[in-house]
Amino acid sequence: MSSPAPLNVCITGAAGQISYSLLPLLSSGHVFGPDQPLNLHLLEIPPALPALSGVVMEIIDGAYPLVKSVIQTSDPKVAFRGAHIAILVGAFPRRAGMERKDLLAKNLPIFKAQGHALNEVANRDVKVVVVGNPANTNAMVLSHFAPQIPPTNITALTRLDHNRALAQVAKRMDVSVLDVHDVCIWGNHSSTQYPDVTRATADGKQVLPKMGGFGGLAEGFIPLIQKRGATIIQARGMSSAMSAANAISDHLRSWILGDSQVVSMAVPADGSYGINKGVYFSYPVRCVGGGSYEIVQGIELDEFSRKYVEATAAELYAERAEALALFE
Ligand SMILES: NC(=O)c1ccc[n+]([C@@H]2O[C@H](COP(=O)([O-])OP(=O)(O)OC[C@H]3O[C@@H](n4cnc5c(N)ncnc54)[C@H](O)[C@@H]3O)[C@@H](O)[C@H]2O)c1
Ligand SMILES: O=C(O)C[C@H](O)C(=O)O
Repeated sequence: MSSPAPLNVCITGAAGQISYSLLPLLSSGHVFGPDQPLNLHLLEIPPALPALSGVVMEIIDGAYPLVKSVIQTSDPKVAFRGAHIAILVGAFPRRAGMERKDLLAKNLPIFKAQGHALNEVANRDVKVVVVGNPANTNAMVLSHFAPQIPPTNITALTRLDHNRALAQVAKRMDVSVLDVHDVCIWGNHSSTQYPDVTRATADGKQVLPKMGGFGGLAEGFIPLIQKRGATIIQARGMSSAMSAANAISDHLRSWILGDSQVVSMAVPADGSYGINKGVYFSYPVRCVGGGSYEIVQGIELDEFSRKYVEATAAELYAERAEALALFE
């Protein structure tokens, strides 16, 4: 049987630490399957091209049968040309003393330029996951400057938060992560996100009573997940990379190949659960395969959950307003 045509997979920030953990997962077939060949399109800024050439030597030395070609470039139009999948990791990192507004100002030109390039040269059905922070608002900016790409083909990563929540529930309930269901992340990939376990089950039993009820969630579990990224930065001196790469892999595998579980993805708000259009909002989604997903409907949000969902939505509306002011 002949193998399928290669997928063109573009990764930005390809010499960075997340990419270093992600490339082996992609190259070994863990993400798109053991029969799916790939052309890797790697984008970096010019000062990082020497480091990228070392990463490319390591990909070659990995002797991955699925990797058919590797492009290394600092030109977004070369990197995005014909892309079927775009993983946008490269972003300006937050430095000491920087406010969110400063981070938005630094990242806006990057996502504007990449939006233009995607719009011009990517495959019309390209599937995009934005990882670089502030991920939800970077996705909104990208979509604005890539009007030919359906906004629903652009997503932002909240699967890391979802996995963090799954792992903490499994640990507390003393079960396998495979036995935990109906966990989800609402809103922004930030410290206002709402990791929701109010309907979650472990081994078929409700987890809420065993996690201390609403009071226990508010004091323990929720802030732990909201601040996990910052806690890892404090411990490692660098942000999460291995777990972020694993989450990107999970996000893409669920999206492209389908998933029997409800997962979390930041997608364009469509009014579901009262969230205004115009922001990328993390919802529980069902990935039905073939690159399609649908926002899970019909969840009855209790008053406790509604308060958190509204707070994270308010943060995203404010980020959107700050970004729009910078468009002028
Ligand atoms: N959404 C999430 O769950 C999540 C999780 C972890 C990290 N992150 C974010 O991911 C981003 C990358 O993290 P990292 O640890 O790999 O950082 P890193 O600094 O190790 O790597 C980032 C790379 O991006 C490159 N880069 C910068 N601007 C670029 C541009 N315009 N085009 C192409 N490449 C560019 C840099 O040269 C660098 O090599 C950060 O913004 C981080 O906060 C998000
Ligand atoms: O929290 C951060 O700034 C890094 C990253 O987004 C994470 O969640 O680990």
